Amino acid sequence: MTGTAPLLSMRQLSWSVGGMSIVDDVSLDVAAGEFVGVIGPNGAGKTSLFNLLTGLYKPVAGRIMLAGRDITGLAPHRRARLGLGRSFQASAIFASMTVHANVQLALQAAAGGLRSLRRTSDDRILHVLSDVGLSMLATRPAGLLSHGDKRKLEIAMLLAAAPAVLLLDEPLAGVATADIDSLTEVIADLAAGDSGRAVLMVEHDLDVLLGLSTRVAVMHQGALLAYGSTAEVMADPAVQRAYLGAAT
Ligand SMILES: Nc1ncnc2c1ncn2[C@@H]1O[C@H](COP(=O)(O)OP(=O)(O)OP(=O)(O)O)[C@@H](O)[C@H]1O
Repeated sequence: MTGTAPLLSMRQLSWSVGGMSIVDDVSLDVAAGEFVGVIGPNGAGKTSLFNLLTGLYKPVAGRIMLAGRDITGLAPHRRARLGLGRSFQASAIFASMTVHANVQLALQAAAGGLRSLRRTSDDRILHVLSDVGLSMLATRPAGLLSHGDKRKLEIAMLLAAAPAVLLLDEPLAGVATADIDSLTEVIADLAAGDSGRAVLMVEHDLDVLLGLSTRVAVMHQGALLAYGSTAEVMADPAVQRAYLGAAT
């Protein structure tokens, strides 16, 4: 990394439950424009790390900084307002409403509720729909979309809040093979160009994830085993032993 301060920074982040250490002393810096793949065997602590970042879990030790600000003690909605976005669950989509209306709702929620209703910009909705390739489906009820297109809609809803950091937890899970490529293209663009965004993504499909990532973080038994370029990480004997040799 250059002299620029990291967009997202974790320092000695730890979380345990019932005396069992789940996330163990993780320190990690992510710069704007980076796409970080987070990998590790089942139960390595990847989702727990995301839960710490979004504020669903409270760390037992350590700090989280977003754009230089300490967000460790902030509630999830305050982190979201400051630019930390996590992919919506499928249940956040209103099936009977159109694609356009779903993004409009997300935009209103991000802008602070109904009082902002009239100020909601249609341009912004069209823009995020175009970003995820759903412009042609704007008037379709969301419930009629394919699984892959629902994932794109979730991403559009996330983009409505103009996040600086995006956390994606297995966005390709359950998506039909035929839809994987176009969804992957949408995801690849999220940290690209001058977006100034950073993306962290957990994904079990290693081929896809390594193809997208500028750096890879490997977790094992709650700890950060390695963090570096795909080539560095994959050549690391400890990673090969702990992860690639393990059944996932
Ligand atoms: N709220 C919780 N209460 C108790 N145990 C938990 C909780 N959250 C996570 N764990 C445990 O922490 C460990 C790590 O889980 P986590 O879901 O973070 O792993 P993961 O790397 O995301 O795994 P996977 O790849 O299977 O999704 C698991 O043993 C899990 O059972």
